Amino acid sequence: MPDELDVLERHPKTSEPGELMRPHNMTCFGCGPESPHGLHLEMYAGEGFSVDAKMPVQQWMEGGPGVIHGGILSSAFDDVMGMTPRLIGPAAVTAHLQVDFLQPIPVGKTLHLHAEILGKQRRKIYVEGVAHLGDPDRPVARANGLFVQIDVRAHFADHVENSAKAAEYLGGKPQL
Ligand SMILES: CCCCCCCCCC(=O)SCCNC(=O)CCNC(=O)[C@H](O)C(C)(C)COP(=O)(O)OP(=O)(O)OC[C@H]1O[C@@H](n2cnc3c(N)ncnc32)[C@H](O)[C@@H]1OP(=O)(O)O
Repeated sequence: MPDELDVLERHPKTSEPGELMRPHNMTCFGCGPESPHGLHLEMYAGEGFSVDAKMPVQQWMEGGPGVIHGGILSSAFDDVMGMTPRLIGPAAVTAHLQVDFLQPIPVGKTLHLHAEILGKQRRKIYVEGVAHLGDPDRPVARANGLFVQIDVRAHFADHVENSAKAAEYLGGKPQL
């Protein structure tokens, strides 16, 4: 992370601490309630510049016998960490994501995910994530990511017709 950082301020219209946050997109693999095969994460704004979510580790998420698949864990981090930019302004997309897998994460447990903005420079937002199974002092995974703020309409303009929600988006619904 660079030394010279911008001052962070919560966006006046962002969710209050404890409030459920709006999904990235109704069919987002991470947080979309209408995603047919998604994680269906519900994200809550935290204090400061943080977001929290809980994810029951289900059988279909298995990688090695009885434990979560690393890609599922990475996806969960990506989505929760990717929600933090909303606390300060425009949406951002993942440019870089690094995950440390510290402990096997068993099927049947509930994974607690916490993401927090470490700093921002221009459009770059540096975010860390941590996951535990109920005891915050015993993390089972950590992540670091760089998210780059975008102009949402311009960024998705060439792709929105492929969305499961294309009819709504192209009809001008103001979600994107
Ligand atoms: C409705 C909202 C939806 C939000 C969805 C969030 C879902 C959850 C998160 C995701 O899964 S997002 C999906 C996965 N990510 C992508 O598809 C992003 C694909 N990459 C891109 O579209 C572009 O590379 C990107 C927008 C990230 C950057 O391109 P730009 O042309 O806009 O910016 P530019 O390349 O000028 O980079 C801006 C700054 O970021 C820096 N940067 C960009 N990529 C980097 C990288 N990989 N590593 C380090 N730095 C990077 C770059 O050096 C520069 O730094 P400076 O401000 O210091 O000049």
